[in-house]
Amino acid sequence: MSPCSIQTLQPSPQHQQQRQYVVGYALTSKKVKSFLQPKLEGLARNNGISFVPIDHNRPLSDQGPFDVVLHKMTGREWRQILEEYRQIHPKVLVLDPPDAIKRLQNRQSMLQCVADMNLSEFCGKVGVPRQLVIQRDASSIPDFVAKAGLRLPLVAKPLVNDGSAKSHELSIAYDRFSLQKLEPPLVLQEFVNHGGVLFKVFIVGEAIKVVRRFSLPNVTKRDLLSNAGVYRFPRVSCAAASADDADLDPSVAGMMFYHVTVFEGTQFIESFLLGTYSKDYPKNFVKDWIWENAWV
Ligand SMILES: Nc1ncnc2c1ncn2[C@@H]1O[C@H](COP(=O)(O)OP(=O)(O)OP(=O)(O)O)[C@@H](O)[C@H]1O
Ligand SMILES: O=P(O)(O)O[C@H]1[C@H](O)[C@H](O)[C@H](OP(=O)(O)O)[C@@H](OP(=O)(O)O)[C@@H]1O
Repeated sequence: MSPCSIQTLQPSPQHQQQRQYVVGYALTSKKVKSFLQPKLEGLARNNGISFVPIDHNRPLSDQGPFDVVLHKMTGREWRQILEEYRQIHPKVLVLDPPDAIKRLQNRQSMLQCVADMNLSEFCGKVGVPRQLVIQRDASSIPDFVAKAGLRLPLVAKPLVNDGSAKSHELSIAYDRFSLQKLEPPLVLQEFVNHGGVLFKVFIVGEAIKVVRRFSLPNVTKRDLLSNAGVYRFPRVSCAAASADDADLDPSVAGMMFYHVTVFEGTQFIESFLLGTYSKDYPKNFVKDWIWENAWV
């Protein structure tokens, strides 16, 4: 670590007059590790913002005072603690209040807002993969899939999307009968070939960040004929799978628009469709949109 580590940096004079904000956070240790990087804490400190861990062994109201509560916790008890805290401290900004994100923690309801969008096909179309929710009884999955007319292969995803490791345990199924091995409740989505590249869009207010990531490769008819069974696959499109600087075949370089964590989705979608969105990626990548996590 260089002698002038980020911790020794003093806020510059103009910052010293700055209003100080305190963010109380309730995150899993994994999330703290991935999110609260020293660089972020240093940048925040230089802008008058400090992050303070919330102690789950003490009443939340005895802690702080906080200007913002940042959390990524679930569970009835925590929801109740947070709701009671919000009643007592209405001026504290609680990010992701439980009721506001409930529909995002279900892989069916999170897509409903996109499926319901009636956006004109301007320079692309917006859609979601054809999918089927299986609440229980794995033995009847093959019949349900046949009746729904879903095309193989299928991507199987836990219905609950609460940020737990289990909620990211995805599988790909090459034949219907192997589907009986799956563990409901789950969503079965038709696999959409997209050239092995997808875009993730992160939006908070006016701030938009588009990143390109490697994804699952296309599944050919030959793959389908030569594969059978259900296979768990790892997390393929996380930060380490960046394709931003990859030299991609032009036919692939923007084929599919996929995973959107959008806090103000409709404006974002319309700006893309209307061609008014001025960002790095060529408009033509707005060719075949599949929305999985459009967080509106
Ligand atoms: N219907 C689909 N067709 C093709 N590929 C898909 C489909 N659904 C998911 N994938 C692939 O699986 C990856 C993970 O899917 P998804 O984003 O739904 O799960 P997740 O657990 O929320 O992912 P993340 O690890 O990015 O949070 C996607 O990045 C994509 O590569
Ligand atoms: O592409 P990245 O790695 O940023 O994907 C994120 C994803 O957008 C979500 O933020 C995940 O958070 P959860 O929904 O809480 O799981 C991140 O998962 P994490 O377990 O790595 O925090 C993904 O990395």
